[in-house]
This record gives sequence, structure tokens and C-alpha cells, in this order.
Amino acid sequence: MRKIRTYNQIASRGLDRFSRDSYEVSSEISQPDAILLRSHKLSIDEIPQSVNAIARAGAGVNNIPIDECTREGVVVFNTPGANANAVKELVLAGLLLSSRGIAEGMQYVKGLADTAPEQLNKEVEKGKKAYSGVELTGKVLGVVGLGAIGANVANMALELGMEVIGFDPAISVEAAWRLSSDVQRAENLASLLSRCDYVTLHVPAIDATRGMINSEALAGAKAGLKLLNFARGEIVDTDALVVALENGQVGRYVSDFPSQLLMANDKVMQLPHLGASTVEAEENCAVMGANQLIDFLENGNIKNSVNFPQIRMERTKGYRVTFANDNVPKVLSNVLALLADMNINVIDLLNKSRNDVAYTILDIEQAPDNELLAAIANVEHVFHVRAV
Ligand SMILES: NC(=O)C1=CN([C@@H]2O[C@H](COP(=O)(O)OP(=O)(O)OC[C@H]3O[C@@H](n4cnc5c(N)ncnc54)[C@H](O)[C@@H]3O)[C@@H](O)[C@H]2O)C=CC1
Ligand SMILES: O=C(O)CCC(=O)C(=O)O
Repeated sequence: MRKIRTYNQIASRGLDRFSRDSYEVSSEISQPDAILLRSHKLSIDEIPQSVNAIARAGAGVNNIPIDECTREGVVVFNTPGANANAVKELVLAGLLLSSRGIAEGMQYVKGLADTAPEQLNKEVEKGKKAYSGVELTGKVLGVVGLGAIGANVANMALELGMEVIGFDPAISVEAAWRLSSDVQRAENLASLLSRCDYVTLHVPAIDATRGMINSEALAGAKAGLKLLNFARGEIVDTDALVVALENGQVGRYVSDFPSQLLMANDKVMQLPHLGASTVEAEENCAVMGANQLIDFLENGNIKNSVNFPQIRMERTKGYRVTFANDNVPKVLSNVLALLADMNINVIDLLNKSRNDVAYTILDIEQAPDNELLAAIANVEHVFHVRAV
């Protein structure tokens, strides 16, 4: 019986992927084979030795200690694109909320609850001028990060009649294909900020992006910028934002990563972390995360990992062993020599690498015993071995 430890609310369509005959799935397992989670901030102490894989049902993996996982041979997955549409739709709401007095107008109407019915229409008509706004059509939107979400947002904004400028120095070929050729390319962040009425952020929280919207960036922005952050709170330097809101450089800030510092600011709209909170996105992410875990636990295949190479080998016959090692010469040949010395025949093998990590799937003719697994683990530079 394999064991999956969950954190957060995971959609049942995803959990149902684990057959009850072969898997135990619960939020209370102490020695799991794998972890399935959403935004829970996972500390290294919550990852026991038994864990071989972690799946993040979502895009951002800044809640998982990736480097430590890699060193321990723990494969970390995410679910690229599975919640992109949900975030795109909330960005649309953010664009509208920052352009029209929707939220404030609703508050105003609620405040008229005690008004006599025959007076209500008169009061509403009298007060409405305070909540008028501007249209999106014809305005310029800057999209920072043109991955699954950013590309969706950029294409949607073109449909709304906006002019769209994108910035992404590391855009993937796949993402570039998804993007409309009408999206203009900014050479750098400063150039994008200086030209846009609205800017929406869709980058991961990594060293290069933390605090990227700082006082220098905001000083170069078009005055009255409407800034949307549905990526991660730490991408915006909140102290710098407070100043920019005060001096009018930023006209509106909408985010689903609330900050205590911005609570009382009338120009700020803060939501709970709701970008991916739709039935559809939660199901897509849970199903994709569960499928990836199952294929890894049962076959050693890796798809959509953020720290290990993509690898898949068809299962035909024999017994499967996988191992991970430092990506240096001679490790594979040393393992094969060891198997030859033990008179074990290899049926098939596949080896892939990514940065400092190499990973091998090996199908052999006889069932691997503990002696064989220990011998492979002892080969210099091998740091993880598993009989699958
Ligand atoms: N509010 C919410 O509920 C959600 C928030 N997110 C956040 O949105 C982020 C993006 O999600 P996806 O689009 O699915 O990821 P993705 O990986 O498809 O796209 C991220 C893009 O950012 C680009 N990028 C990286 N560094 C950059 C930089 N310095 N400047 C400009 N571009 C840069 C990458 O090249 C990539 O194209 C996630 O990492 C997560 O933090 C994702 C889903 C839901
Ligand atoms: O699971 C969630 O609700 C959060 C989604 C998210 O932030 C992400 O996918 O990066």
C-alpha cells in the first residue's frame, strides 16, 4: 500500500485518481511515499525520509524547499497551466475593479439600506457620479511574465481592444507559440512600466523577481499606474508601493496577496489568495498532480518536475530500478559494471539529466533485493535509489 500525505483542500476528482486498493490518502500520514499539497508552506522537517516525491497542485513552488528536496532525491512536481484560466479571469476582474467604482459603488448602495423605497432611485442617481471610471479599450496593458497565465492575459486583453506590451526575458518556445503576434515586446521592465496604463505581474517568486517592483521601477512608471499583482506578494516592495500610492505614481493596486501595510489605503483592493480558487482549476490541478505522482510512484516516470529531468520509459518486462546521481561522468558506467559483476542482465535503460542532477530508469531481469539497492546507493555520486 502506497501512502500519500495531503496538505490543504485537494479536489476529490484528483484524490479519486488514487485507487483505494493500492493507496492510502490522508492528511494524517506520518511516513508517506509522497506529498500532495497546494499553498501550504512545507518545511524540510515535514518531509520524512520515506518521501520520494512532492506534487504542488498549482504553479508556484516557492512554498517548497526545492534545493533541499533535490539533494535528498525528492522529485518535486507542479501542474503547469492547470489554473491559468482561473487566474486570467480574476485579472479581468482586477482590471475592471481598478477602472470603475464597482466595489466602492456597491458599498455606497449598501449604505442606502435604510433609505425609503421611493427615495432610493433618486439617491442612487445623485451619488453615482462619484463612482464613474474609464474604459479598458484603447488603454495600454503591460504583462510581466508571459508564461501560462501571462500569455492568456495578454491575448484576452487584445480581445478587449487594449494595446498589450509584454516582458519576459526567459519566455519558453511553447509560451511564445501561445502568444498573439500582436503583443509588443518590451526590452526591459523599465521600458514597459514607462509606457503602460495598467501593469499585471505573472512571474514566479524567485531571487530575480523578489522586489522587482521597487522604488526605482515605480519612479519610472507612467503616473497613475494601475498595478495588478496576482503572482506573489513579495514581487512588489510594499514600502516603495506605499510611497508611490501616496505621491500618485500608482493610482490603484489590486492583489490577491494582502499586506497589513496596505489595509487602510483607499487606492488598494486586496482579496484573499483566490486566483486559482475555482472548481475547474482546483480539479485540473488535483488531477494533473495526482496523475504525475502515480506515474512516478508506479513507473518512475517524471513529467512536469521543477527539479528533475523529464523522462518516460515504456514498461515491458522485468523489474524496474531508478536512481538519481550528481551529473558527473562515469556514474552510469559504474552502476552498469556493478550489475555485470553481479551477473544481472539489463533489459532496457534510459538516462536523462538536468542541471546538476541525472536520473536513470533501469529495467533488469531479476527482482532487485536490498543488497543490489544498497550496492547501487554506494556507487560514488549516487544519492537516491528506488525499486519501482
Ligand atoms: N494568484 C494565484 O492564485 C496564482 C498565482 N500564480 C503565480 O503566478 C506565477 C506564474 O504562473 P504561470 O504563468 O502558470 O507560470 P509559468 O512558469 O508558465 O510562467 C512564468 C513566466 O515568468 C517568466 N519570468 C521568470 N522570471 C522573469 C523575470 N525576471 N521577468 C519577466 N518574466 C520572468 C518565465 O520566463 C515564464 O515565462 C506562479 O509562479 C505563481 O507564483 C499562479 C497560479 C495561481
Ligand atoms: O492552490 C491555490 O489556491 C493557489 C494557487 C497558486 O498560487 C499557484 O498555483 O501558484
